[in-house]
Amino acid sequence: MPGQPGEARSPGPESAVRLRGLTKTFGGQTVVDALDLEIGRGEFFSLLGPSGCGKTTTLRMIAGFSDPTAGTIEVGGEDVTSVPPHRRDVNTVFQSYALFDHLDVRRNVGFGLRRKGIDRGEADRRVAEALELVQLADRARDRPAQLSGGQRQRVALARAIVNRPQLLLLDEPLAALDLKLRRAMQLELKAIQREVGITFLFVTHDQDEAMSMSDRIAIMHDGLIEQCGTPEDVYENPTSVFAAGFIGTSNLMPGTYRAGRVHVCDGLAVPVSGEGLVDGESVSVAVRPEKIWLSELTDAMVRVPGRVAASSYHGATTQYLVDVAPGVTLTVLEQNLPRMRPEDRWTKGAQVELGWLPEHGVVLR
Ligand SMILES: Nc1ncnc2c1ncn2[C@@H]1O[C@H](COP(=O)(O)OP(=O)(O)OP(=O)(O)O)[C@@H](O)[C@H]1O
Repeated sequence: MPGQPGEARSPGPESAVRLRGLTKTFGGQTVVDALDLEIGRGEFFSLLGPSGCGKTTTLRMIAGFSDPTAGTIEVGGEDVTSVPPHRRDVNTVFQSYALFDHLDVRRNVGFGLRRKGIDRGEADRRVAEALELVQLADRARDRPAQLSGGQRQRVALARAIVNRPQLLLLDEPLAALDLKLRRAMQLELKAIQREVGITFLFVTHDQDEAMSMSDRIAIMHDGLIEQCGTPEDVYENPTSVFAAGFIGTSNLMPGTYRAGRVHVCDGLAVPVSGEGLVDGESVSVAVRPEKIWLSELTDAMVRVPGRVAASSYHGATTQYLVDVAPGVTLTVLEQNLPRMRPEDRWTKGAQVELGWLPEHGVVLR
């Protein structure tokens, strides 16, 4: 289904970014396909999608580094489609820090301010404030080479926010950091964004990253927005098979809808809410692994018998693969609760009954 921007939260007339029919083709290949998108002021918005789906190309057009083939770009209500990059009220943070090695941290951060003709005292004050914000006030006299990867990226961030642009574009800025530092930086980045109130448009292929930081996420696929909404919305209510599979893990059971059930195969017909469906339609039922219960089932649940094909212990959780029909295996994720003993876990070959609440079986066309 094409994007439904603004569905989860309408940015209104005061939008920070408005894209209309934004299109880019390279040698006849359309990599960004008539994108319509509105981002509200102060939003932390992520474009999430696999490599090659057109995220960076979209960002480059908004920054002004690449001309759209068609469509318009507004920033803060102003049409900037033909405005050169340095005249747009937009800054970009890249994956590579792009710092000047021969300048110290303070000068790297203040570089753009001096070029804009801001007087020395005011520039020094703003640089100090930006460095305070990214917690690098004590490293102001260091050269980039003396800093860690995470610290360098914080310098790049300070440089990008020091002149308080309306919009900050971030293209996989944490990709070069190791996992632990990356998680820490995600929290910091979100806190900084809240504090400065600048609209962030963040590009990533990492769903955890997008989920943990964003007010809204647009899932991109082949140059199109598949779905747009809050993290909770896109996770709980995916509207396409691609979206369901790209964010988190989803069990997909393809089948044919008939009389309130999706017939997956002989012996497996899953009751669903049939709203808007017609008999004979090909659909898939998607159920998240953590929404499936293996014990304490209730009458309100959809119940399916199965046989455990594999079980793996992950510390906080145990993951089971359960065969429910020939060729249909569901993944189930169970919390290892304090009261559970090792012998309570199911082992390979066990006959089980799976259950989930009807509303957790999402029907996808
Ligand atoms: N200058 C260019 N000339 C030709 N093709 C290009 C150019 N820039 C990008 N492309 C193509 O456009 C498509 C989208 O690329 P883009 O970099 O926007 O994707 P992406 O979603 O940001 O992926 P990644 O996460 O790998 O950066 C790719 O198929 C890419 O090869």
